[in-house]
Amino acid sequence: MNREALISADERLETAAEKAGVLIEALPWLQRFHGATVVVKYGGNAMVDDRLKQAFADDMVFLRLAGLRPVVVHGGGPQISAMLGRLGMTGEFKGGLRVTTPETMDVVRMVLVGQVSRELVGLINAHGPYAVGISGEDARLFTAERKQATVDGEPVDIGLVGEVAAVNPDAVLDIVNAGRIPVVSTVAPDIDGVVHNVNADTAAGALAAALGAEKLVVLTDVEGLYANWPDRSSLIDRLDVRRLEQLLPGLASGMIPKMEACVRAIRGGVRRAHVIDGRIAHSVLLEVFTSRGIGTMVFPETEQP
Ligand SMILES: Nc1ncnc2c1ncn2[C@@H]1O[C@H](COP(=O)(O)OP(=O)(O)O)[C@@H](O)[C@H]1O
Ligand SMILES: CC(=O)N[C@@H](CCC(=O)OP(=O)(O)O)C(=O)O
Repeated sequence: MNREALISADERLETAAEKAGVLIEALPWLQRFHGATVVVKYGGNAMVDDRLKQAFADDMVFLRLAGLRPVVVHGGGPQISAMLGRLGMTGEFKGGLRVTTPETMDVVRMVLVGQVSRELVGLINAHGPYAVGISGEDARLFTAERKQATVDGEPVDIGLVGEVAAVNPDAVLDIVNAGRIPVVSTVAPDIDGVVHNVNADTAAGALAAALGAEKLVVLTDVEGLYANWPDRSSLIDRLDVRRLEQLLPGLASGMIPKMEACVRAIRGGVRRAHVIDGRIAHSVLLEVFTSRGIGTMVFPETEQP
């Protein structure tokens, strides 16, 4: 064999060894998470292009076929803002939450249930009959309670915005137990049937706790939680829930509901909550199936991972 043929044979072996290495690294995680419920929150800011959205959908099917039980909770803040703009309506956020008038609520519901959910369901179902869309209004999944925002320590009225007062996860479990992937939109009626806009992070945290999930994974458009935002050298790799609670009052904008959701999930019995960069294709697989993981991991204060 000439020298070039030998080099390319060596290179082929190296590439094959690398690929096998990646697969075998997943083995302990496949074993550990077999049958585990993983709630994945897909934020609107991480739905930036079609390639990323398809990669996300592929990951959900991969999780399901690898023996996990994925539950998707989707956001859509930028998509709602775009539609409000197209309709000539303005939007405003206070304390990381959208000020929601009854007119805004119509648009929120239309975009989340009628647009974002439909698109994700379609992308997942390109692989087979897996995804089923469901909203907080279906089978009493969520009951909302009107929520106020906190701005400079003061409570502020922000309209039809809901906190999750109760979760009835039965309908989600029906879908999961049938081997399918629920795709949850976060609009929810209050006890009188008035529909509220629930932040998707908030809903994901509450649902993860109600399902007794193994993990909550929140995809966003930054690498994770920064101790001194926007100082990019201050990324927090891991922290326990008590330290996170101490950091909460100092957090800004969209990170508030995200980290509150992680606290709620961990306090509610979820083993791990992760905030990861949804701009990286297949970031969920990297988080679940590699030893290093990515992003910021929150764990119970009683444990050292
Ligand atoms: N401490 C922090 N660490 C990371 N991001 C932060 C922090 N404080 C505020 N942010 C902001 O929060 C944003 C993520 O929240 P949000 O825009 O609501 O995203 P999503 O649509 O994924 O829910 C980041 O893009 C960043 O601008
Ligand atoms: C009350 C509130 O703020 N609701 C959010 C619901 C969508 C959401 O949470 O979307 P992201 O995850 O993409 O931010 C909103 O109206 O934008």
